[in-house]
Amino acid sequence: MRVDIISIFPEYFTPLEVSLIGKARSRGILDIRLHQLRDWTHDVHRTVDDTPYGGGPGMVMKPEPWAEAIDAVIASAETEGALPRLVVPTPSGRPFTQKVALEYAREPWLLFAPARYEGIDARVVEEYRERLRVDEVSIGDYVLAGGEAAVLVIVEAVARLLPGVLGNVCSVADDSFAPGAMENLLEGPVYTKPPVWRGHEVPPILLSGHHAAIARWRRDQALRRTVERRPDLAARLDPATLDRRDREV
Ligand SMILES: Nc1cc(-c2ccc3ccn(Cc4ccc(CN5CCCCC5)cc4)c3c2)n[nH]1
Repeated sequence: MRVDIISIFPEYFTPLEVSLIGKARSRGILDIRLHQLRDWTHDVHRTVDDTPYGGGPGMVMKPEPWAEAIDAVIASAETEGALPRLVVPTPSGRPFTQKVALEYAREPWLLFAPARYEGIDARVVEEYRERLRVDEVSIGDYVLAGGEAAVLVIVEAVARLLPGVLGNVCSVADDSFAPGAMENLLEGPVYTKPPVWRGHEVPPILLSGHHAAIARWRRDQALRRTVERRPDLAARLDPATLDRRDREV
């Protein structure tokens, strides 16, 4: 997968050089390219923002530098044999969920446009919707200072789904929110050695070796946690699943 990121803070993406993603890049699974938006300005101050039409707080990012930067990146579409999916983080976007992460993990090329200030002139998205699949996505109902942190979140959530990135593939299938058995269920508690730590014992079932009973216990813990912490997800569960939890107490 090729990933291009255009930003006025390319140094924000240094974390993508370490750990799982760093390894995936060195193994050629991920090809991440960073671009400084200001390289597509033509004034001495390398200006990327201006005052908002209609008034209001803050500044808005000018359309010209973004369009020149995006055009430069997609110019290599010939060699890529396809155009990228343009992902624009914004508080007003569609929710970025595990389902969207799985969608993105199937894409050969993602182009991220993390903005700053109050966002990008809306005509940029308007312009590229004619040529690219454009997604305006939100990573949560809170307001960041810019889109860079959202890109780090999205790239990490997507990269771990790529074959060969995580050592143990089945752990992806057991993720919270992963389609199938765990969909709409939170992770339960996890434990490792020592068996007793500061007087806290590991639940004996986990040391029993009874794998079917352990699987049932884990699912019950996940159900309990989901009902307690995420009633919105619990509401989507099959009533039979919820009912089973009570019976197995
Ligand atoms: N999930 C999530 C993604 C983001 C995100 C993503 C990208 C950018 C780029 C800039 N910001 C900061 C920002 C954005 C919007 C406002 C609201 N403002 C009201 C007046 C009219 C204009 C808009 C304020 C500041 C960003 C924030 N935050 N949270």
